[in-house]
Amino acid sequence: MSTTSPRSIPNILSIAGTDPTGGAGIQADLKSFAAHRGYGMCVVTALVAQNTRGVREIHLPPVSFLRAQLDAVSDDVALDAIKIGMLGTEEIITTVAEWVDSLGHGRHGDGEDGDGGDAQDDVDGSGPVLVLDPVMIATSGDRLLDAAAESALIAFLHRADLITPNVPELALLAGAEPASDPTGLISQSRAVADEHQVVVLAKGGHLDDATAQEHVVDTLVYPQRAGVRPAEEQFLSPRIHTQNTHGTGCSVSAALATLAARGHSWSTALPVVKDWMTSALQDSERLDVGQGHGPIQHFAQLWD
Ligand SMILES: Nc1ncnc2c1ncn2[C@@H]1O[C@H](COP(=O)(O)OP(=O)(O)OP(=O)(O)O)[C@@H](O)[C@H]1O
Ligand SMILES: Cc1ncc(CO)c(N)n1
Repeated sequence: MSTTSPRSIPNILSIAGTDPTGGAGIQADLKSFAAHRGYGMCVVTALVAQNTRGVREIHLPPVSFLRAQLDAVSDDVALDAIKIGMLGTEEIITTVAEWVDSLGHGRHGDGEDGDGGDAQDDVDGSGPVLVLDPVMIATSGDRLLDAAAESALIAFLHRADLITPNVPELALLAGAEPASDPTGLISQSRAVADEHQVVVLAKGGHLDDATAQEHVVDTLVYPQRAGVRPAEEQFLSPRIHTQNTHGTGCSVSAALATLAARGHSWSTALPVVKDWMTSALQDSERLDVGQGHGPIQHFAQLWD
């Protein structure tokens, strides 16, 4: 495992939509970066009128202004990691893709050196680490990506080092029905990982199989490459029985981006992030925010 940045506090950029109630999107990402000791920055793709009960309206600023925001950051700040969340439209996806390509990003953590070792041991790459949370559907069930954008998002996947779909998002990416258990999640992840040559973290928060009342299973699936052993790793944590799950996905991908920028591999970062998520979900009961799916308490481990 190598450190990707000489900076003791890495610079992490979120490219995502907003949540004015602070639980998801950019607001969640910034809290998650800070909770994991990163310096957080953000570029807004979409202004979303939403709360803990659902999405009401979405306003998309012109893509020329999105590109201006992206350039303003990258012209001035050396980036260690980028976390991409809600993109919204095909035009937005193309704009972000062109900007990412202009950075000369080389991928991390997928075994590109072809040394025949475990894929998860390799984290070297060039440019910032890129984590893509393929946000398509909110916890409330509302769609956050228009249908025309789905194929553009699929074409974007190969640029990422890690993608973090939930159960319905993985099904959309794999062109299948939503998986009902961890085995189904692994086989859909394997298809997506191999086709797009990207590491997949399949999040099991939405599963409802026999063990799902007790545990949440998240699985890392590494792409099959010449000379590199394909690998899958499962990570269990206790299921916390709470309504306050708004923004868990955003927060996890932001946390992983920060830890990767601090030199973690995906397999060393994920247990740290899952322990943190367990305490953030447990401590969410101390918050009193909204009447629907409330936010997690990002700073549970700091505010004991
Ligand atoms: N009730 C829970 N108890 C423990 N961990 C959970 C729970 N719900 C979600 N998680 C964890 O949070 C992360 C996000 O999982 P989930 O599958 O819910 O993603 P998501 O649907 O993208 O989230 P969201 O759309 O709410 O932001 C995963 O790492 C998962 O293990
Ligand atoms: C802006 C935004 N991104 C992601 C999600 C998914 O939780 C959400 N509700 N809102």
